Amino acid sequence: MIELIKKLYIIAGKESSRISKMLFFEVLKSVFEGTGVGAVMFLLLRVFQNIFDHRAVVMQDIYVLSGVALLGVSGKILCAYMADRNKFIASYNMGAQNRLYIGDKLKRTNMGYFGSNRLGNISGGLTTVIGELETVGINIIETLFVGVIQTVIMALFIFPFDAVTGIIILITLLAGMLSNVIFQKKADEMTRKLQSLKINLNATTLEYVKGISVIKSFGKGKEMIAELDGDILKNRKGFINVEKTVAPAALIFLAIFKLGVCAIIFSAVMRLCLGTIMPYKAVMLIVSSFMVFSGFEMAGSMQHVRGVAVQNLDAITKLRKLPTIPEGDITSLETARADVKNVKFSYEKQPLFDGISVVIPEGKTTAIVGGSGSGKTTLCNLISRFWDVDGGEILIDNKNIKEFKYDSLLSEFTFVFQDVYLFDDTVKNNIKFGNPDAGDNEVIEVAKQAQCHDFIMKLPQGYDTVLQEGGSDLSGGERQRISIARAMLKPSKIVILDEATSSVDPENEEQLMLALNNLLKGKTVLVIAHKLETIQGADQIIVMDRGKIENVGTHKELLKKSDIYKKFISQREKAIKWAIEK
Ligand SMILES: Nc1ncnc2c1ncn2[C@@H]1O[C@H](COP(=O)(O)OP(=O)(O)OP(=O)(O)O)[C@@H](O)[C@H]1O
Repeated sequence: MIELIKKLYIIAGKESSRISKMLFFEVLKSVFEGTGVGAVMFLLLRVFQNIFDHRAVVMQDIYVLSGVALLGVSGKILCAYMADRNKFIASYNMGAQNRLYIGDKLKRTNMGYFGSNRLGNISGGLTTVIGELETVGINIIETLFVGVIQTVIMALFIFPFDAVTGIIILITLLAGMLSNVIFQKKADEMTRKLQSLKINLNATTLEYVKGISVIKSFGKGKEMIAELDGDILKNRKGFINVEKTVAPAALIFLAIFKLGVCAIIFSAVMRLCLGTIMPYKAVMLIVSSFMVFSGFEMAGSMQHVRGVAVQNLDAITKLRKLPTIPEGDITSLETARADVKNVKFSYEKQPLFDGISVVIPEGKTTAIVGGSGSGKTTLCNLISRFWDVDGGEILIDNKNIKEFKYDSLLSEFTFVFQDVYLFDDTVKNNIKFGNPDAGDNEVIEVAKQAQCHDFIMKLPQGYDTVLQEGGSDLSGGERQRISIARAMLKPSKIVILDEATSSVDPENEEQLMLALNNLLKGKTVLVIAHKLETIQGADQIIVMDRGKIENVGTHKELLKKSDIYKKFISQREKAIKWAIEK
């Protein structure tokens, strides 16, 4: 239990004081409960004593003890309210704060992390695990804590009343704790396995749902369902195994307390028969034996889920400790020139760049061309620090990009990717994502320039139409144009385009290119281009070949000095000719 509470404090952050208040009120609640029960016992004892001795019942005693009992009950109710209030506020605040904290860390995590950790692990952590902590986790911790405290306090109240019973209670408590220690290790091991099975199932389900169109188109439904079924069956087996381990442990735990109750009753009856205690005291001890272990028994019934709470807390702590890339404190840049200097980079053990150097001039358009897998995307990802270089350095504004605050550096980049992601929000907000401070007129202006105003106006609620997740209710070209409008609105100095116009139909493409050119004027543009017009119009072209920078120059220069470029251009021209003839 102490381990659980310690783990809870690690992730509690600002809510630590509320957790402390919750625990404090739980202790106070148990004290009030003990006082109430103790008072009732003394009250009954006096009444029985008087009746037994054929004396009149002293009313003043009854008033005082009734008052104490009332105080105990009212205090208990008040403390229960305060404990619950602090518990609920702390658990939901903690959930939200941990999601935000982990979300923020994910933003500053090296992209390599996402490669080696399935999306399901991360999303499972952020949704299921934190969700479980919010709803059941904190209740488990509270019940375990209350169970132990309540029994200990009850034992303390009974001790002065009858030392023999007090000792029986303490022995029973120790035996219960011992059985707990013996079985807990095994149960924890099982729940750890179960937790990883749950996360795996989460990941497979997510993959299945996300890739449903690909699965269908390749007729792989049966194989994927088989994998999903396999994971579901493993989960079922895992749950049954946990129950098989925990059920006997819970039974032994319960049996110990029932034996404790029997021992109290037995000792009371024995002593009554021996004449060492009065009958009314024996009655009181027998009555109290049914109450004294109730808290601990309740805690025992939670043992099977205690492991889940520990696993959840560990999973959250692990996500909180995500390695983030180190950052500096520069928050702005004057010039947007990028210098790639002798950069070395490998994907895990797969070397890609072995000392490449190139200059991306400020305010100009640089096109990157090269065969598939030559390293175009990787170069852009290194310049924007999605990944960190293994050797050499990348300077922007003559400063190593590692010296910038990561958020500030990223705010100077606008990306237009081939895979467009739109949020489950209105069209207007999707565009405003590029600049939340932009006014409606600015949104409409960029939408017009990105050639999306007309189709937006045809949507049921125009700019206020809520898009389905990922913009799945729009065509690929429409999604891409909205993403271009969004990019246009972002006030950044550097723009990275990854074949941004590939899904735009020919009739809009010319206008879109014009709009893009107008808006990108003066910015440092890095475009991974396959279209001849984009390449020919660029101020500088970088030719990449299998992880090397083969050549750099203008279209005219490269036609003279680069065979790879010449071949690339002639392939493009052939492709266009083939398309026209077709
Ligand atoms: N996340 C990754 N993990 C491991 N290897 C990767 C990763 N991303 C890219 N690679 C490898 O690095 C090499 C360069 O990839 P990159 O995406 O930079 O090439 P590219 O020129 O942009 O290709 P394309 O034109 O096909 O998009 C490829 O061999 C690719 O397999």
